[in-house]
Amino acid sequence: MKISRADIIPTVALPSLVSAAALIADMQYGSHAVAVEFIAALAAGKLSFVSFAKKWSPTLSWGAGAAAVAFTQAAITGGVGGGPAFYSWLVSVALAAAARGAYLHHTRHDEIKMDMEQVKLQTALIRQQMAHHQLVQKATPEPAKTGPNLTGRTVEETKLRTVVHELFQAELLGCTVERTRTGWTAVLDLPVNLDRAKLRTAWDKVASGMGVAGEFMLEDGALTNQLVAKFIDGDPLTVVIPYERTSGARFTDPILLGVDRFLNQVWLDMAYNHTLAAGSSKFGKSTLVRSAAVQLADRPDVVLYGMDLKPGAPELTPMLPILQDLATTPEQAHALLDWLQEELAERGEILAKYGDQEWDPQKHGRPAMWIIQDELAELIRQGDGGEWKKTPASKKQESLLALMRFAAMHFLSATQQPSRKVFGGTTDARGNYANRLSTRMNDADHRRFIFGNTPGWEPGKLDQPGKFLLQSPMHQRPAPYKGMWLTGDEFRSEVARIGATTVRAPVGKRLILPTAGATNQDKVRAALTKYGNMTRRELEQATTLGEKQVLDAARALRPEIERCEDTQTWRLVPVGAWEAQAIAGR
Ligand SMILES: Nc1ncnc2c1ncn2[C@@H]1O[C@H](COP(=O)(O)OP(=O)(O)OP(=O)(O)O)[C@@H](O)[C@H]1O
Repeated sequence: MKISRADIIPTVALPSLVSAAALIADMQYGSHAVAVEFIAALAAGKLSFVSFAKKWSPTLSWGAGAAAVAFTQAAITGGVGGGPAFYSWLVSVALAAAARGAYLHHTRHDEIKMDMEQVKLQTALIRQQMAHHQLVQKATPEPAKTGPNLTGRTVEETKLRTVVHELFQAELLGCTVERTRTGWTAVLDLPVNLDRAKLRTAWDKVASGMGVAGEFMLEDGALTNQLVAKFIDGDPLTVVIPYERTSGARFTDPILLGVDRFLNQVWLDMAYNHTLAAGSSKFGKSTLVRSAAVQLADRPDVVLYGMDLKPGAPELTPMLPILQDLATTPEQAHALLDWLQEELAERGEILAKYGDQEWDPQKHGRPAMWIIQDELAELIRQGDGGEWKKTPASKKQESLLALMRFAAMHFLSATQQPSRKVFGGTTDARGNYANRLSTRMNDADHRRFIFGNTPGWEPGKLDQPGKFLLQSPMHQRPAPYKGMWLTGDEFRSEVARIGATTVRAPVGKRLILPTAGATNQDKVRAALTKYGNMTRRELEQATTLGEKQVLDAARALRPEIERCEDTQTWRLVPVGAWEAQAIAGR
């Protein structure tokens, strides 16, 4: 605490003034003045005491205290006269100085307290500002890096970014990598200095730069600057794909063939298109045809016919329970082709009546139809020469192929030798068969006949049974697929299951193929064998015999056949499956 001039003047001057005033007042008023000074001193002292006790303002308290001292001194000065007045002045100076000092100290303490409060406030403010700064820093993203952004979220992304940067000095704008069951797929967003064509052309370099073992498939992305790279790790098609029963309810539902290299299912739309299955022996062609046939037979609006001219019809005989009829000789094959021609003409008339373009079994009343042909080359070899030279089977087949589709009548033809000769001299199969699939097949002419000259279609490269290539309106890429593996047991049990409920087409709307050198009895027996039980009228229609001929043949066949008077039908005896084979709706 420093003593300033401002402190000295009042401390010394005030007692001096008070002493002088007290002496003058005493000279003038004597003991009255002293009494007044004394009372004033008591009052000021009292006020000072109260204000200190009640913590009134320090100025008032100290001021009243000072007044009490001043009046006391005046009272003493006036009361004791000139001599001792000096001592009383001295005492009051000392008291004033002490009071002043105490006041200053007190005031000074308050100042310090205020200073400390201020410092505290300032510290709090600074802390708040620091917290605010930290928050702002956290919320603000890091400033963009200068250099290329090559660090991806996955190893593949980082590699792709790095290789693309090394090869093209370009930085991918985006690179989303997703795992698939057989590898991964990356969607690349290309920058302006790298277009899709450039990247496609140099993809081999990208692939070798990535150092991964497997195959890439490149596709255009949804945006013009996007390229999709699908990586297939190893060969996913080495696995066996078990047969899976499908639940198609209409002939237009696609059938399941197998899987692609991403193990996604591959479906084929067979309605209103013919299908050709080619392939060398022992590479799974028959398995594909069988699995297609059982799926088609399982639909209520489909009927199947068969044509297998190999000796003993080894491929299609096991399918008999799900076939309406099976042609195994050239005569039967011609009869079937002729009947198809008639059926086609009838369907054409029905469609014309309705004014419709395409056959719909639900609307037009007859089922969709597939004629399953095994080894087409045999049909041509046996059905084109001799007595059929003028009306060769290949010509009939060709004309039906061109016209039948709209009537929901389809061929599913299998061959080991797809060639011009087999198809009546046409240069390739593509005009006749919209769906073409092939298992392994080495012959270059055969390959061209099936898939044309477009590069990439190489059935010779298919290295395992069951793998196949497929070209159809929906399948335009030469990607290998793997067919479902339908074992012999599974095939037999599917045929038995479906065969037990296969509804035969109404007699007259289905064919009874001629039996070679047949007598009337043979014809009646063949009709009853194929169709279970029949009325006399139906037997006439089915065998193209007259009423008397049918009755004579039936009588001669007794007891091999018998008549059921309730239903007025004939049947073979004994026939365990008589009821099962009963023609629905009759
Ligand atoms: N989808 C498949 N998955 C695994 N193996 C299959 C598959 N299809 C066929 N195979 C194997 O190939 C063998 C031959 O199959 P399939 O009989 O279907 O061939 P193919 O080409 O029709 O022969 P062929 O013309 O002599 O009848 C089968 O016994 C089986 O071992």
